[in-house]
Amino acid sequence: MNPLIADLAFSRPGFDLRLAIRTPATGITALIGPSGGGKTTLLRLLAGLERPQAGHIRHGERIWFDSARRIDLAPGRRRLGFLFQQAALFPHLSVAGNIAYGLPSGVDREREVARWLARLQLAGFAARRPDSLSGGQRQRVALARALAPRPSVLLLDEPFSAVDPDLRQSLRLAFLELMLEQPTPTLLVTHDLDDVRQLADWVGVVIDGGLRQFGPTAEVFARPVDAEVARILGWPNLLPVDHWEGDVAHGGWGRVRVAASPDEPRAEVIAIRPDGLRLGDALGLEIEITRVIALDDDRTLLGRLPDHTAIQIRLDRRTPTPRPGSRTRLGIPHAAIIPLSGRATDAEATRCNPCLL
Ligand SMILES: Nc1ncnc2c1ncn2[C@@H]1O[C@H](COP(=O)(O)OP(=O)(O)OP(=O)(O)O)[C@@H](O)[C@H]1O
Repeated sequence: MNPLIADLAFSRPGFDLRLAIRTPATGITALIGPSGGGKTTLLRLLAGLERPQAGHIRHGERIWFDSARRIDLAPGRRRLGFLFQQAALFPHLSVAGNIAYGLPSGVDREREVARWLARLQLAGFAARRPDSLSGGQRQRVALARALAPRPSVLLLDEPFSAVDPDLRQSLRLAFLELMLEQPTPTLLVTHDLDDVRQLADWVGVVIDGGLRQFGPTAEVFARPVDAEVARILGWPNLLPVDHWEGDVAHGGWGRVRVAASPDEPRAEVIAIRPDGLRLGDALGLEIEITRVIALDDDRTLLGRLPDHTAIQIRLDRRTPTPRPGSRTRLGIPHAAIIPLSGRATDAEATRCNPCLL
């Protein structure tokens, strides 16, 4: 297996993409980011469905596109598997016909289709037309159709978003099983952080036509490069910094000492992990508890700081559960803080005034 390497410049009215990416030779790479950032456009460029104005795309030794050398391989010659949001199955073909569609000649089609039907728990559906299937079944057929020709790279654009959440989970598991049996480097565009957490080995964050951050999933979640990426990754606590005094960050919410690295001493935002915070710390931030969410062993507190900034805290087993409405102080250890550049808000999203939580 080979890495997919692309360096692309593409413009359409109102949108510019300038993006270099090297997707690993194995595993699932999730592409996330705000709507309109260019994720789908990137997949379409890689697939050959849109043509970049300049750049190159290489898969191992094979050049798919090179503007300087006037190489532009047709989509069919890139050996890609696709699956887009609404599985576009061929409506006039049966389930079996759809799965067999891209199989190379010389393959025992009947056997291969039967194998895929069994794999995806679709035995008995071979003769059915797509319009007689449920959304989840259609997505399974579409997955089989994309993978049956053994593509060199798989491109998935929100493949699970059109199905109900419970079905989504079983589709994810089905997909992971397929990937174990037939490992295929995959680019997965999604807005669903559960897709990213559960499926992705790597994450690329696409914002404004550029790749803002790329890395192993755990690393990207733990160390977002700026406040916008942190927000996209679901970091709950982003506090705006009004000013710094030495290594102490000040804001309407209070002040906190930050062990900032010398190259980011004047970050505009501090992100606070919800874990490892200390309730009842006499030197901590003032906080009023607004709600306690207790699910199984997991207890999450929602609170607000003096300027009404909302804050989320996950309690460890030893800490007693405080009452909603009570006031206390919140100690924030250095390890829980990451200073970041960028804006903390979305003012609407992180403040609650009046607080309805
Ligand atoms: N067929 C098209 N014709 C013209 N403009 C388009 C077309 N498709 C997308 N765009 C524009 O190109 C930009 C990038 O869109 P793209 O669909 O790649 O973003 P995205 O990150 O995939 O968004 P989303 O998460 O909403 O799917 C946006 O400004 C969008 O409006």
